[in-house]
Amino acid sequence: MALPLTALPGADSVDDPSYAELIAARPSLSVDPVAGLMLEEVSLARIAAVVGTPVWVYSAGTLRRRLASLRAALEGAGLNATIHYAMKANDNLAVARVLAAGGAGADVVSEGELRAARAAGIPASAIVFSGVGKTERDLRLALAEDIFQINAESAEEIEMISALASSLGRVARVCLRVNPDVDARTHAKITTGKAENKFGVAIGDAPAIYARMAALPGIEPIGIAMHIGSQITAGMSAYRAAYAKLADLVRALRAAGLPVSRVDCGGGLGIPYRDEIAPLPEALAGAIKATLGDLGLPVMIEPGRWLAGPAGVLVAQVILQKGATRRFVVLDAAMNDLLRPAMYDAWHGILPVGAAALTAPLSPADVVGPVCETGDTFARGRAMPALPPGSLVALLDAGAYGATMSSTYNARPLAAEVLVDGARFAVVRDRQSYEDLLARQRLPAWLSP
Ligand SMILES: Cc1ncc(COP(=O)(O)O)c(C=O)c1O
Ligand SMILES: N[C@@H](CCCC[NH3+])C(=O)O
Repeated sequence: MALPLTALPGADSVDDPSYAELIAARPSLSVDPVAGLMLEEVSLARIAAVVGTPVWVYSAGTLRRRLASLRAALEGAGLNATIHYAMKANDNLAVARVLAAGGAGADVVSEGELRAARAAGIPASAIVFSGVGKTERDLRLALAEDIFQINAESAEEIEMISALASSLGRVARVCLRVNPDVDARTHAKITTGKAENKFGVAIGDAPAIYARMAALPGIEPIGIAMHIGSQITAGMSAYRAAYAKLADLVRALRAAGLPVSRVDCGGGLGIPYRDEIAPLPEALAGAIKATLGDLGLPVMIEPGRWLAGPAGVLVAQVILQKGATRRFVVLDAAMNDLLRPAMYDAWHGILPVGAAALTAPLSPADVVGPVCETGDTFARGRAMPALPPGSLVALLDAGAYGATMSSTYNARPLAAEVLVDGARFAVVRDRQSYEDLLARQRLPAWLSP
């Protein structure tokens, strides 16, 4: 029986959501009065005991539920749409497999992601290759696998694709990614659709480049792609502005007699990490329908964070608490594991895992990692209970851009990954060993001891 959330302490600091609010907003989380914080039907403390910490834990149910609700929103708006999961958010094979089994294709940006998508069972016919700098090797593999679509981002790349495809006797299906010069009002480091961002071709240049595409051998121009940024929470106006430009461009291309058979309308829906009001998939579907619906074309979307972010937590153990005047809770997870707070000043909910700690009195603490950088700080002045050494905490919404952005900085091995599915759990990536960490290094003969 789950513990009623009213048993948890109230609002934990002036602005932050309370523990009860954080849990209530995340359907895969609950509190067992004995086992503490649960993900689906599995105790996070049990996973930590079996697998060790830090450990990424993903909820298969959340992935399935979110994919289904996104699809329902698109279908509800009457759109003929396909969903291509952006592997960069989380390229774990088990995560991609759950989404593939639910009918998602993939959006990849490298040979590694293409290989991961295929290894997860995503058919080549459902894979899109995006990215501002695909290497010849990337493109060779994309052509050899005969993936569904390549999104080209420059006139120069189009010449490369044409030459390569022709030399291989293949025809590449290519969408041209245009940059609509629209401000999605997200973090400056993850906006992708402003003129000063490196992505796509200027929308004014698109008609000439598209016409060139149609004239080149080895290329079948199939449509237009657009992406305006990630973690978009500022409503639908930027999407509408961008998609209206996209629709105008498609009409102009058609008027010029050029074939356009699909549109790829990117721009990553945001998720509430703290208490942001993020637009719902229905709003996105409605914006697509309103602006692009009368073109009568199939549409594609490439969500990463919205599908995977809320499905994951990072479970860490407290190494120690220090400080008489300012309390620091030092975890065994660090910025090398979850980079988002250090890189974007991102806010992630942090919950104690133990049942007693979840209902204990709170006081402010800085929650930090052990890496030798001041930026290795997950939260400042966060209301936390007393957390003696060995206590566990869960950093929330870590399913996207968590493990994929990890490094081994400070010679810290990559953490293990676990998938929970109902009452089952399985390790889906082993923790990196210290032997692995050193395995690819060599001392030159003249330095050998
Ligand atoms: C082309 C493209 N597709 C998909 C994504 C995934 O974005 P998100 O994780 O916000 O859904 C991005 C990231 O911004 C992107 O640039
Ligand atoms: N890594 C970013 C998102 C980048 C989106 C990539 N197109 C984040 O964690 O918020």
